[in-house]
Amino acid sequence: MEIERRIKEIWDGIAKPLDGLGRFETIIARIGAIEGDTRIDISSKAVIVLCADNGIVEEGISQSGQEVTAHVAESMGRGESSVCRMAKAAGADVIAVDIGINSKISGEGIVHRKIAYGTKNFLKEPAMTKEEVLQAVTVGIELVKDCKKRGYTLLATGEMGIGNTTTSAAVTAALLGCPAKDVAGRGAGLSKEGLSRKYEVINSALEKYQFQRTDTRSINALNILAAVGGLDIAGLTGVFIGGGLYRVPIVMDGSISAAAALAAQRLVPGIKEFIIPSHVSKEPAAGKIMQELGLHPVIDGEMALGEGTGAVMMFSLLDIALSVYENRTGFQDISVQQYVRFD
Ligand SMILES: O=C(O)c1ccc[n+]([C@@H]2O[C@H](COP(=O)([O-])O)[C@@H](O)[C@H]2O)c1
Ligand SMILES: Cc1cc2nc[nH]c2cc1C
Repeated sequence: MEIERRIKEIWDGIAKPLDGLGRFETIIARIGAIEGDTRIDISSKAVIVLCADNGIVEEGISQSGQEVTAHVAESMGRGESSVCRMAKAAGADVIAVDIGINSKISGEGIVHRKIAYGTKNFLKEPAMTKEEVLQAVTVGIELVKDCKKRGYTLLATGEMGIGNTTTSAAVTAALLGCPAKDVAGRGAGLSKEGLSRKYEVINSALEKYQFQRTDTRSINALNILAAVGGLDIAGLTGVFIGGGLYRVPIVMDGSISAAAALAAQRLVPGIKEFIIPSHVSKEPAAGKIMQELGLHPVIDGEMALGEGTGAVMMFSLLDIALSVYENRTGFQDISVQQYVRFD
């Protein structure tokens, strides 16, 4: 808090209207507080992209088949997917991880941390065992530990997994105690009929696992992840926890990352203080989670791409905001009296 206050004082000494850079000022202050220094270091950035398959896809809740997960992951490994193009432009690395793709992944550029060949169809049985959830959370924590050791100072979350807008919506609905229609959207481009089916599938699962309660906080988030989550979401939950453990700010991407952030906050209250919001996804779950966590993303671009693309966009915005903070032009430099704060 003391560091955040000092950073805010530095912002106020820069020749500009008070709070002129709005939430960017508070976000930079928060990054400083996490790093424990008024000198901010976000020079070394990476997006951790967890790739996994979801058994629920057999229920017709996605326009794509499961094999697409592997194809996109391999393209990511070759540096060719959307997030790779954006990361190159932003001067960041992409760490593509196979945490649960349902086929053998070949090729360079993929980190192999496979826990299972996809999850189970959660309408028939729980998606994962508790053990698998804990393994995935541990993988996420270890990835952050590794990144910290390698000198990264700012990380972001991303994922790739056909069907994961259904799993993340189900996790969100269970954690917030709301029906499917409040959180589920068209994902990677689902038809109107497909969306109705998606609602049905999620609502049936909420009933099956008795997650239709008003006192949702009494349900252990690990049980929710095991029943209706995915290996990517569980892994990302670990990434957020790792951010707190190793004091690395974690920039959160879209609706799937947001579901993981909410699960992390339920498991480790206070972990949200280490999370930097980026954009609000087109999926309805995203806005609801931001509200619940009290986070205010700066990009509202109706993006629905995943892979960490919104978070990587935020990397560049943070670099731009930081350039004003680092190369301070003070009021004294332009012979103007510093503004007084009237509140
Ligand atoms: O980040 C988001 O909010 C987001 C919104 C819509 C789609 N996606 C991406 O699209 C895929 C999931 O879409 P779906 O329709 O198969 O559930 C998955 O690979 C995600 O990365 C991601
Ligand atoms: C091609 C494609 C790329 C993606 N990246 C993230 N989700 C995706 C879904 C599809 C279908």
